[in-house]
Amino acid sequence: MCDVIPGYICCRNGTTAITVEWTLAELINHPNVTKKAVEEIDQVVGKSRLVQESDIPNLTYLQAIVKESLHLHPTTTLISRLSTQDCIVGGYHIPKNTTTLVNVWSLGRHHTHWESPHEFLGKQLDVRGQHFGLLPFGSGRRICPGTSLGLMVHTTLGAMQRRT
Ligand code: HEM
Repeated sequence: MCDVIPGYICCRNGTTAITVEWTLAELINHPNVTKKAVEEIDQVVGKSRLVQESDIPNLTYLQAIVKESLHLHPTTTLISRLSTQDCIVGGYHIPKNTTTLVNVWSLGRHHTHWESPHEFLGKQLDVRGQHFGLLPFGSGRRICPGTSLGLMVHTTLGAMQRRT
C-alpha cells in the first residue's frame, strides 16, 4: 500500500502480480471462459511448448480476458493529479495546487461508459489511456511507463493455462 494515500496501491508494490491473481480468480469463477482460453492456446500454440510473447497477438481471446480483468479489477484504483494552475474540470473550479483523485475503479463500473459493467468479458476497448471508462494504466503524460511490461501478464497467464 502507498504510504501517502491509505488504500492506494501503486506500481512499486505488485500491480502485475495482483492483475495475475484477479484474472486467475475470474477464470476459476468462469470455467466456460477458461475452457475457451485453453482451446485457443491449444490451437495457436499447441501442446508441446509454453506460450511465448510472440504468440500473444494471435491469442485474441486471452487478450480479451486480460482486458476485462483490468477493467473490473484495476490495481491502481485512484490516480492523482496536482493542478499547476486554476482550471475547470467537468464544470468544477479546481484552484492551483489542488490534488485531484480520479477514481478508476468507479469509472470502470459507471453506466455512462458501460452497459453491463459487472459482466465478465463484455465490451472490449483500448487499455492504454484512450478510453476514459478503462484506465488501468492511467492516461496522459503520466501514464504508466511499464504498461508493455505489465501486459506481459498474458504470457504468464497463458503458460499457467496450458494443459498437458
Ligand atoms: C499490470 C501491471 C501494471 C498496472 C495495472 C500499472 C498501473 C499504473 C497506473 C494506473 C499508474 C498511474 C498512471 C497515471 O497517473 O496516469 C502507473 C504509474 C507508474 N507505473 Fe505502472 N502499472 C503496472 C506495471 C508497471 C511496471 C511493470 C512498472 C515498471 C517496471 C511500472 C512503473 C510505473 C511507474 C514508474 C509509474 C509512475 C509514472 C509517473 O508518475 O510518471 N508499472 N502504473
